[in-house]
Amino acid sequence: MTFRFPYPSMRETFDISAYLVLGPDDTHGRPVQDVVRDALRGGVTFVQLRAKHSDSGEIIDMAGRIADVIAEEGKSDTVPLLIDDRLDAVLAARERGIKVDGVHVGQTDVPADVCRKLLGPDAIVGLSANTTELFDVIERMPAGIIDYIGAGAVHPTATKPEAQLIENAGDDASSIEAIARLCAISEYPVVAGGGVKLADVEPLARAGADGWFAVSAIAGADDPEAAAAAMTERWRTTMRSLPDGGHGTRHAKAEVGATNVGPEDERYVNTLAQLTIWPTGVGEELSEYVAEVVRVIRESGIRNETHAMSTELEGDYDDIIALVKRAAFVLRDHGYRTQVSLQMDMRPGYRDQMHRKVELVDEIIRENGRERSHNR
Ligand SMILES: Cc1ncc(COP(=O)(O)OP(=O)(O)O)c(N)n1
Ligand SMILES: Cc1nc(C(=O)O)sc1CCOP(=O)(O)O
Ligand SMILES: [Mg+2]
Repeated sequence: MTFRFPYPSMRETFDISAYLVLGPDDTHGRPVQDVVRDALRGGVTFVQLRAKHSDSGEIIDMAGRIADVIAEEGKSDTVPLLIDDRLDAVLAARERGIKVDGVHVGQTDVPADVCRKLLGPDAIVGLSANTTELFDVIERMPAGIIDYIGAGAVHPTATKPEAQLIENAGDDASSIEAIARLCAISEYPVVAGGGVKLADVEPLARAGADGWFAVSAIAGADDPEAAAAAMTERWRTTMRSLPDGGHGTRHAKAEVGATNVGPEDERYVNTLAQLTIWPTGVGEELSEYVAEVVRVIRESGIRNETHAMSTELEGDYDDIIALVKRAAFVLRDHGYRTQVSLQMDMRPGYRDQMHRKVELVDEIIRENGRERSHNR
C-alpha cells in the first residue's frame, strides 16, 4: 500500500456542530452537489454522502462533484466529506485523488477498526451507537480508531423508518434525556440526529451534544441554505447562552499519555528527542514513508526539525512519547514492520535546548579559533 492521499488530515480540527447527511433520494430531484452548495452557504460544517440506492461508480462520481463544490466554496480545509457505509467507495475515491475525508459506519457495517486500518491515520472514522451498552463498548475500544459517535434516532423519521429511537426512548423529552446521559459518559464527540429539525437544535445543545445531524430538514427543504442558516444560527446562539459559553467540540479520546502542558506548567518536563522511524521490507527508497511520518510530526504542534538522518523534537515528555507512538503507527497501521530509534535528554531547569546546544558548540569553536590565532 502506498500513500497517495494528498490532503492534510482534518481529524484534529473538524467541527461536528452542523452535520448534513444526504444522498440522491433526499433532494427532491435536485443534484446533490447543488444542495450541498446551498447548505454550505447556510453554514453546515460537515457533509456525509449517504446514497443507499447508488452503485459504487455513482457514489464515487457524486463524491467528486461534492468535493468540487466544497473546494469552490473555499471550505476544503474546514468542512470534511465522509461517505456512509461504503469503505470501498471511500478507498476508490481517495485513490482517484478525490478529497473524501473518511467514512461513517454503523454497528453492522464494515467494522470501524478495519476502516481505520485500511484508511490510515489521517482519515475521519465515525461510528453509530444508540444505547448506553454500545457507548460502553466504544469507550473500551483502543484510542485512535474512531473520531466521533453518531447517536440517534432522536425522533421517528421517514428518512429511515427502521431507525430505533435512542435508548428506546418513548417520547421526545426522554430522547433528549437519553442524549444527555450518553453525552455525559462519552469521551468522543457526539452528534445526534434522526428526525432533527430546527426546534431540536437548542435542546440538543443544552443536552451536551457536540452537534446535530440532519437529512430532510436541510436536503428536503425548499430552501436548503435558509434551513441550514436557521439551524446553525440557533446552535450558535444557544451555545453562547450556556454558562460556560458552550462545551465546544470535544476531541476524540486523548492519546494515552499526552498531557499537553505548556513550559510554564509545573508538570512540564522539557525533553529533547532524536527520533527516526522507518519501515522495513519495502525496498531501498524510504522517503515516501518518511514523509508521512514527518507530516504527522509537523501537524502535532510539537517543536520539530527534520535532518537527513532523523528528526529532533523538543517539548513535554508525555507529549513526545504520545507523538512517537502516533508517528510510528502511521506505518504500523498500514501493516509495515516499523523500526523506531529514539534518544531523549531531560535536563531539569533547561529550555530551548534544540538550538541552545548547537549555539554553545558554535561559541566554543569561535572562542577556540580566536585563542589559536592569538597564540600564533
Ligand atoms: C452522523 C451519522 N450518525 C449516524 C448515522 C447512521 O449510520 P448507520 O447506523 O450506518 O445507518 P445508515 O446511515 O447506514 O442507515 C449516520 N449515517 N450518520
Ligand atoms: C441516517 C440516519 N441515522 C439515524 C440513526 O438513528 O442512526 S436516523 C437517520 C436519518 C435521519 O434523517 P432525517 O434527518 O431526515 O430524520
Ligand atoms: Mg450504515
